[in-house]
Amino acid sequence: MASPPDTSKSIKLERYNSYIRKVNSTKLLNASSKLLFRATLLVALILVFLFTFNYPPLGDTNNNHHVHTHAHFLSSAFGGGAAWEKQVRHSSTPRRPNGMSVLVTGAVGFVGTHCSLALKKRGDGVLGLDNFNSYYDPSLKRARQAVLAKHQVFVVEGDLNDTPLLVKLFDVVPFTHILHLAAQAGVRYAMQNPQSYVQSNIAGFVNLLEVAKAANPQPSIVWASSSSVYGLNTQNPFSELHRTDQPASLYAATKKAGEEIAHTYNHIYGLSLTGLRFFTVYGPWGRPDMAYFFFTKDILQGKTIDVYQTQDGKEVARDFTYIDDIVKGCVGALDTAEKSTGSGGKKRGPAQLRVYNLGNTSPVPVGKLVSILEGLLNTKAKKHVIKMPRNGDVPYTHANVSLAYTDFGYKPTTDLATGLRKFVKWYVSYYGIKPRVKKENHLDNELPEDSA
Ligand SMILES: O=C(O)[C@H]1O[C@H](OP(=O)(O)OP(=O)(O)OC[C@H]2O[C@@H](n3ccc(=O)[nH]c3=O)[C@H](O)[C@@H]2O)[C@H](O)[C@@H](O)[C@H]1O
Repeated sequence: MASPPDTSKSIKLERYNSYIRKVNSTKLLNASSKLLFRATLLVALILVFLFTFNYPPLGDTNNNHHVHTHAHFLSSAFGGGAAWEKQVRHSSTPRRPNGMSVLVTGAVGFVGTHCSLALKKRGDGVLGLDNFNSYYDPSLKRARQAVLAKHQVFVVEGDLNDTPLLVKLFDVVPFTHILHLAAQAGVRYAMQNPQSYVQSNIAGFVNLLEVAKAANPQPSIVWASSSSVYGLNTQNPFSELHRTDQPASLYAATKKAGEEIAHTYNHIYGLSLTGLRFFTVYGPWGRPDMAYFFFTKDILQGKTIDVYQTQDGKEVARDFTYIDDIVKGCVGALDTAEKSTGSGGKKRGPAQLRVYNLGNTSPVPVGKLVSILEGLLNTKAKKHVIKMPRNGDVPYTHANVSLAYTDFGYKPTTDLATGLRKFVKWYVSYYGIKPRVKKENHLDNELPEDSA
């Protein structure tokens, strides 16, 4: 027969266990209250730090220049405050009946400056946002800011990834539109600083869309995609119907990702979104990292320039598009953008989703670009013709713009020679260069080009 279980032993064991549990839970309680205390202390310290140093931004589109951007940010922008809010409101208020109130991101960028001026001049309200990063000479951005200030366009210094700042701007102003041009640009630089593309073109864009979808009213959004999304596409001229799933650079991939992200926000939240695929935009106040700009500089300084050709020895060509044509395209897209349909972060109905090519419809070989510059500068270039490095470049771009023409009358009117002449006129005036310019170019008889 089996003996009955020894309950006295098991009762003792149970008591012992419960004693141990108690001790442990007291220890745990002590440990967790210590942890809680430490965490609270840490949070308090962080808060003291933030308030003492007045609100550093959360993000910066250029990893290499945190200190630089923060310094600018601290010195001016989001102190909040009544005076700051007044400037923000004043700048964003339209001066014509039914005018728009547009938040322009990347406002002191090349396209951003020209578009901001064009909108302001016709009576729309324009507020700029820019982080003034040092991807290229920030003094050029400062000079553009001065032109904007002259025309009563206020530029807030801040980053796309700074959620509280964006929320604050939408609290102060019921923007009807966003013209989103802030981005990490440049095809070849993506191999040097890949993270900056992810931070601006993907994380920054998503952050902006998050704030826009939650805003009441939701704004309509027009934003800059890129011809580079066509990547390895071989069909010509490039149409919006062609495939764009073979990007040749990380830059292109982030712009294509932007188009897909736009689809999602349109689908879920009813945001009205229009992506514009810009084709190699050039002109006065342009970007110093682009070939036409640094070719001009190098030719004038007697330096050798690299002129690319394809692996099989053919010339590379671009559908260079003049800035004034691009501005007309941006304004046309804004004017035909339908309202977003959501409110309070909820979709109320289907909303507009569009993508357009904005190009010149006339590709020009880089060799021809150089010879036009040689003529305008009256200087022979020292050319070093080399095979295009395998760094994200594509050999050829050519836009079909019939969709933009049908929907908002987009029709480029400036050929490369005419546009470059205007660029060179601005360049020599801006940099104070005494040009060895032929009389027949009449460059020296004209007023400096100070705005669009
Ligand atoms: O349409 C776009 O979406 C993109 O346009 C622009 O890219 P790209 O068309 O590549 O312009 P850009 O660098 O000026 O090179 C021009 C030509 O010069 C050739 N090139 C370049 C450098 C050099 O040293 N030599 C040379 O021959 C080069 O092979 C090319 O054929 C914008 O920068 C980009 O931000 C994006 O907006």
